[in-house]
Amino acid sequence: MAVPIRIAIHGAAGRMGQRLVALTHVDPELELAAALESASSPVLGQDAGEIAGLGKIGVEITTSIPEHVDAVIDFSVPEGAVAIAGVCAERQIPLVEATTGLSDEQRQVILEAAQLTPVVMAPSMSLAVNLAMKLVAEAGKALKNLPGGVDVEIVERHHRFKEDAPSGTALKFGEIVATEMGQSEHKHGREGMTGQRSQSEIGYHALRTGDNVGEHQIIFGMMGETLEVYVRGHTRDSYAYGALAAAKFVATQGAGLYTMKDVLDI
Ligand SMILES: NC(=O)C1=CN([C@@H]2O[C@H](COP(=O)(O)OP(=O)(O)OC[C@H]3O[C@@H](n4cnc5c(N)ncnc54)[C@H](OP(=O)(O)O)[C@@H]3O)[C@@H](O)[C@H]2O)C=CC1
Ligand SMILES: O=C(O)C1=N[C@H](C(=O)O)C[C@H](O)C1
Repeated sequence: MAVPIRIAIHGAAGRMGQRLVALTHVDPELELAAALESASSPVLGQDAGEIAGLGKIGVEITTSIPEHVDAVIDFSVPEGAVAIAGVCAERQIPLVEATTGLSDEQRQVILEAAQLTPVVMAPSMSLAVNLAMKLVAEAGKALKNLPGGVDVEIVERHHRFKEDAPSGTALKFGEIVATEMGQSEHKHGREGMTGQRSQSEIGYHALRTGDNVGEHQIIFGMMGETLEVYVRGHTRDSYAYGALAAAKFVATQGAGLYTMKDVLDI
């Protein structure tokens, strides 16, 4: 049997981190080499499996990446993403970067790391979301010059604990639409006497309710009809499986920036 790929998970005690610990543990192609959290984490020293609801697996939550690791997966916070990208760049460890809400400066740090080590970066690791991105690009291309005009609005729904808005995925959908159709204005919500809607804008609406793991609705409103692309996560495993596929992919690449298109070959 082939030697398993050794994975370190950064943000291992979080909502995504726990699912990654669980799915890595049962994947014969993978080995959980490290479960990482920040130095101020209250769960340092605890067993990562116990936190993920698996029982003891013999991997303690720690702060540093051990010697032999084939890929790091980061689902943490923007500051954590920047810190782990620096370590991966310095030690030339392949990185899967999934954290959203990064500022332009923080994103730049990840891009610089990709000059030294392979990095897969994507706001959504889900197969369905990445396929929806292709469909949205196609729709934008086809509708670009429609005589009656097209209004594009993006609605996203997530759990009440989410800290960034709109979601990284919604922003990516907006970027794809703007690239195809040329809208220059990104408008976040509407209130008051806004005046008539301009077609040079893309509207974003971020809903936060309960334990929703993520839904995105991209609406192309026309005169006489509406096209909607709707993608809905049922469980966080839709992202976790994508992240593990990305880790297997990135572990064998040379330095550079990759996306889920590369991983999923779509
Ligand atoms: N690309 C994708 O497919 C997806 C991306 N995401 C993104 O992943 C990120 C994490 O999401 P989620 O798991 O729900 O969030 P959680 O808050 O549940 O998990 C984040 C984890 O990171 C830890 N953490 C906080 N600060 C640091 C740090 N400086 N260094 C290392 N670890 C740290 C947190 O610890 P503590 O609680 O002690 O602060 C927590 O355990 C978000 O940005 C989210 O948008 C989520 C799902 C899919
Ligand atoms: O925080 C989340 O949960 C999610 N975040 C990502 C985003 O901001 O796009 C991806 C997914 O929608 C879940």
